[in-house]
Amino acid sequence: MCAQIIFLHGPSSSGKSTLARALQAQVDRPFWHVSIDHLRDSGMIPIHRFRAGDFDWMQSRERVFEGFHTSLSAYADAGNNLIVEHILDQSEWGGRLVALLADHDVFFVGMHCDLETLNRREQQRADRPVGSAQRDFDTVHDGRVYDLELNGADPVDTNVSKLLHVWRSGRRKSEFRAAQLM
Ligand SMILES: Nc1ncnc2c1ncn2[C@@H]1O[C@H](COP(=O)(O)OP(=O)(O)OP(=O)(O)O)[C@@H](O)[C@H]1O
Repeated sequence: MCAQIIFLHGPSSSGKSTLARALQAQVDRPFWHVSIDHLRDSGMIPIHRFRAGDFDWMQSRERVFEGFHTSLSAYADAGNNLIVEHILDQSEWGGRLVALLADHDVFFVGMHCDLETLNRREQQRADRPVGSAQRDFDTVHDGRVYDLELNGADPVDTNVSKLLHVWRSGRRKSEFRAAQLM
């Protein structure tokens, strides 16, 4: 069954979670909001033990993310619509997700945001390692091909309207669509 997937991609603090929550509240059908943050913050992943040094995060990281990526296709294969917010930290993760989600209608959204705003938000929220936004800002959009690009500094309602308008048009041109046509 073909599911609808709205994939928000951009640096830490660009506003992905905020937009995902607003979208989920306004869109006209049920969508799950899925993020690795939910696994981490719910305690599903024993992040405190990794942080305490009991376990080696670098040894586990790849299988944690491979599990997360394959879970997305399992949810979608069962017919669930997803709003995914994610940062493609490793270049190979993009290709992996393109393959895993090939049977679904993926709408890939690039979230941009100026560095000053990102840094200010990161400082205010104080729940991300300092420098996360700067690190992502430098590389996160390299080589990516999106269906839509948004400015995460714009009001969230403006971005919800823009996103839903283009998503509903059915126009797809991102790397997810290009791979399906090959
Ligand atoms: N459009 C907006 N206008 C004003 N503030 C915003 C907007 N979007 C997000 N914020 C604020 O910026 C901070 C980071 O937002 P959010 O958690 O949505 O970012 P994120 O991209 O999901 O970050 P991460 O990848 O680190 O989880 C929050 O404090 C949020 O309230």
